[in-house]
Amino acid sequence: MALLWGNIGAGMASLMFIYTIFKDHIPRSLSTYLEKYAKKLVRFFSPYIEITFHEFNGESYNGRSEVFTAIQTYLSTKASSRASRFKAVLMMKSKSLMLSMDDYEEVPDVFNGVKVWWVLEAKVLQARNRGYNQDSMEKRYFKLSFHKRYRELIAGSYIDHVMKEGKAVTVKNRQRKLYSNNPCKDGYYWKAWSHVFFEHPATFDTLAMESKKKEEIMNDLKKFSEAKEYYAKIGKAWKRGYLLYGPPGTGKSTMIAAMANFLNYDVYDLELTTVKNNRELRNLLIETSSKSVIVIEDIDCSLDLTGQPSGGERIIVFTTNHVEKLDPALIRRGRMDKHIEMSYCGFESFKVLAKNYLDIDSHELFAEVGSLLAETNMTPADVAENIMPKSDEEDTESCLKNLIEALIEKAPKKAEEEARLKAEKEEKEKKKCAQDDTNAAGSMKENG
Ligand SMILES: Nc1ncnc2c1ncn2[C@@H]1O[C@H](COP(=O)(O)OP(=O)(O)OP(=O)(O)O)[C@@H](O)[C@H]1O
Ligand SMILES: [Mg+2]
Repeated sequence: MALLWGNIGAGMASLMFIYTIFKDHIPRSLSTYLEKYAKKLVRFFSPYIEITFHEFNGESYNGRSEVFTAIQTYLSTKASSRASRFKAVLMMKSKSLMLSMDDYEEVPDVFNGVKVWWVLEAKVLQARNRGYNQDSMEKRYFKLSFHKRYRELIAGSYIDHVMKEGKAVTVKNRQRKLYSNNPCKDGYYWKAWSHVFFEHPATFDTLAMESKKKEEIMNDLKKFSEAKEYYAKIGKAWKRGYLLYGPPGTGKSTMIAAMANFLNYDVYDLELTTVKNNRELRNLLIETSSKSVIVIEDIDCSLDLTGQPSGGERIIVFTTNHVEKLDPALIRRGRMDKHIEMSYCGFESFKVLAKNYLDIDSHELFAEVGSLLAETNMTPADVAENIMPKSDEEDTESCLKNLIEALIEKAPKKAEEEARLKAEKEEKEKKKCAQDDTNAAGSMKENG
């Protein structure tokens, strides 16, 4: 079969060669006719199939095909490693540069062991003569070639795969937004949310927290983001509520930024003090988009926060400094699926901060810092503030010494705080015992 195709190929090549030599001597109408039929002939004998995807087909509001865009994005991830000529394309929505294959550059791809080839081609169409303007127009398209044998695999799963991957890369590269509920005007209409670009550097790597706890949260988020089918199956809205609680400066807001960066979600910062009633709250939630983290900081209000935002893929994060004061109905699991305590800085968290701020993994003063942290309640925010170099003269050692000094100064306060808490607890128990005694005496009287 290969030999036969080889012979046909060689024959066709010879014909094309002869045709090229005599092309100039053949009348134009005849040459167009010959070219058309020669192409048909090649296609008839070729064991390969070609599919084209045009750039403009009127499919979207600006006429640009979404399929073409997804293919282009998908191929940009392949082209960087395989094609030798690139073209840098500025992605308008993400403001980032994307390397894309140059025109007529062939990019091979392999799917389930099957090889396919992509090439970006262009047809130049002569524009109609408009008097002063006689520009020609270029129509670009991607051409996908593969062996006939794999028609079903390619038309079925491969194209689907390209679309999915392409769209996922677009989501990853997009410029994310931080929304706040300050109404703003968009043309004639008022929009409930206004936004700025979301650019927060926090990641789980730089978050000061025990690694085991971090890992657990990351796994939880990942599982959520991949659970579309699961939520559909159980008939629940694809959302998950987190409650972050702990004293000021323990990293609740930092954690929210790390979560959004980890998932590549937008952030909606919902300021409840300006929301008048439940109806307004519902409307705000309805207008949030998918793939977002809705943040409600310092919850201590009477609004109904248990409503379900419409659609899917939303994380709702509540924060509070006083978990003990929250209405139990609000924090019931199911509404806030996961409770995360953000605590004072321990040694493991300190090591993350030392890496972030001083770029060190170890130091001879670490042992002293560790034992002082064990007996002192200092927030990661305060630890960060103390180890941050304040001038060019301050070296690593002096930064760590600043922290040690601050810890020594704070240490008695922890002892005082603990003594106060212990006294409060004892007082409560005493009162409870006294109350029990009174109740017991009362019921004896009634019975007797
Ligand atoms: N766990 C942490 N990991 C890394 N940096 C932290 C952490 N906690 C605090 N910080 C640092 O301290 C600053 C303040 O922390 P953050 O705003 O996240 O605290 P918070 O718990 O949200 O406080 P509040 O209750 O006052 O809102 C942050 O900008 C960050 O630099
Ligand atoms: Mg905060």
